[in-house]
Amino acid sequence: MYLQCCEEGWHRCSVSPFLVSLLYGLAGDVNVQGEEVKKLDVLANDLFINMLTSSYTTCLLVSEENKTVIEVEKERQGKYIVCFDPLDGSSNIDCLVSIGSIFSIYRKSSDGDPTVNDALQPGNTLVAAGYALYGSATMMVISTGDGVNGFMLDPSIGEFVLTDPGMKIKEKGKIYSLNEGYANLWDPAVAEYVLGKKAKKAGARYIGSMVADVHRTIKYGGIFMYPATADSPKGKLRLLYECNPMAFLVEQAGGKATTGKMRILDIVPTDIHQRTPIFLGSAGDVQEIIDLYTKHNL
Ligand SMILES: O=P(O)(O)OC[C@H]1O[C@](O)(COP(=O)(O)O)[C@@H](O)[C@@H]1O
Ligand SMILES: [Mg+2]
Ligand SMILES: [Mg+2]
Repeated sequence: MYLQCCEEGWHRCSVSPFLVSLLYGLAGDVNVQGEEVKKLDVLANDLFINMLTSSYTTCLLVSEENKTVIEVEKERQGKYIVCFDPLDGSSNIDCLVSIGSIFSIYRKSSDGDPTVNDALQPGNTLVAAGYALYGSATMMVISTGDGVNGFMLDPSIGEFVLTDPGMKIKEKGKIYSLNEGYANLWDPAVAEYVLGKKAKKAGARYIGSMVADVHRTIKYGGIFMYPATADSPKGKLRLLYECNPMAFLVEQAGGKATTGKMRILDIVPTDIHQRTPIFLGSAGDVQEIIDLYTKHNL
């Protein structure tokens, strides 16, 4: 049963819950990361792969949901490599909290057939990156290395309209964002940093969808953190399709992105699914955590 609004007002319709069952819940698989895959993860991944392989512009794809790289068939190959998180924030799907998609684009670095090494380029060679956020509106935020632009979907015309040209992050913000449930597992630099934020009565916000937490950080300023913890020394977020694209966008908007010890975009990847701790956002806020890593000699 569902409610439908018509000229006479709301009434109940007896339709099969087919659509709802198609979009929500578990797909029944566990992905390469050992995480439960949701139906929307699978649907989004299939859409990304189909669109990218039929665009004639890509030769190699890296997806969060696929264990190995996907080589595009020869006749359809182009010169770009795309790394993507087809659906970010999967744990928020069933409770209808904002989720999104994240991608980064590299140019093929060698002649001949594409190999996994073409996907293992540091973020400082990216040609473009972006995300789509499915929130109170649908928005695409993109950079091709010359600033950041935001486009809102206008459903009445089915087009993305440039609403946020030249997005810039404030030098300092008033919000800090991380999962405080892991406080007992933080290193001393993160623990001291968060204590300092509380002492200054900074606002705490954490959505649990990186794409939404980063978008808020770009719009309002502040810092987003997913640090290492005692049981996950590399943190949780993946370099190729979460950290690099977001670091690229944040830097292009005038902010900073670091592991605490080095610039995210300078990490040379060795594995397509490798993880890294990350701190990104307002340059002044991120510099404070870098200073604490130096102080604690970490
Ligand atoms: O629940 P935690 O440990 O705070 O993790 C939240 C993080 O996990 C993620 O959901 C991981 O991304 P996926 O949903 O694509 O696996 C991020 O979006 C988010 O920042
Ligand atoms: Mg993700
Ligand atoms: Mg995902």
